[in-house]
Amino acid sequence: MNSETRQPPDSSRPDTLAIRTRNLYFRWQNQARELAFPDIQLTRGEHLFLHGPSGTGKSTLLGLLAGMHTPSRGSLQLLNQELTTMKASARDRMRADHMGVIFQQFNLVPYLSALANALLPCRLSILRHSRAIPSATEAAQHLLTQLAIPQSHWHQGVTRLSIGQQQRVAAARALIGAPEIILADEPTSALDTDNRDRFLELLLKLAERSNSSVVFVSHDQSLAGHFHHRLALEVTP
Ligand SMILES: Nc1ncnc2c1ncn2[C@@H]1O[C@H](COP(=O)(O)OP(=O)(O)OP(=O)(O)O)[C@@H](O)[C@H]1O
Repeated sequence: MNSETRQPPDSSRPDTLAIRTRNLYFRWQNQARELAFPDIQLTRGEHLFLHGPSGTGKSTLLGLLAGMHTPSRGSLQLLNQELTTMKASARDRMRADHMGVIFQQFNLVPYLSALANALLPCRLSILRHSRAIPSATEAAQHLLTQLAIPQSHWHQGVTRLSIGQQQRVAAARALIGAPEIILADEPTSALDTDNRDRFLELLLKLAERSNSSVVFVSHDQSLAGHFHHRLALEVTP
């Protein structure tokens, strides 16, 4: 079976692993050093806290999990499907259908409103659209409400929102349509302690409602207690 004819993952099965990696390595172009990653095994609904010194490859690992880079060696399964043998187009589809991603800089579309940003995954994925109930717009509005974005801001250009609000819009975009996997790369680094804790609790609470697994990168180890598992990346010799 080639990557274009794969069956969609049946993530409703109780034994579904959200993420399973084995002996994963990656080398950036023109870099002598190959990054080596510890194995990860995460059952659906479990959350992982990923930390380690700067330059150890945390963002690179999230990029691999998101299917944005191809490992040089090793196995990477998401929802029991091997990503390393998929074509780029199939990995893109996997990401659109099954993953929510929150970057450090949020990567919101600056000329779209908060609501339109939150709705984007439903425009890119029929599956996410079908899972956003009762409708995509109502699901987006519900998430924005839960994430404390005032209704008066929903139709405003997203750049007019505060950093904390933009970050919560990015969370709404990641959560809409109940993706099985949420990848978050230091999304709390721009926040003060109170807002950081509130944001994390909300993100995990909303993720739990859809039985999503969260992989969360942060330097702030005081957050680790919120997660089922923690993993430290170390400097590769
Ligand atoms: N686009 C790139 N091209 C070449 N090398 C890269 C690229 N991105 C990252 N690297 C290299 O890969 C290594 C790991 O970088 P990465 O950003 O994944 O680390 P990190 O642990 O997320 O760091 P930080 O905590 O500072 O964000 C570093 O040595 C870095 O220089």
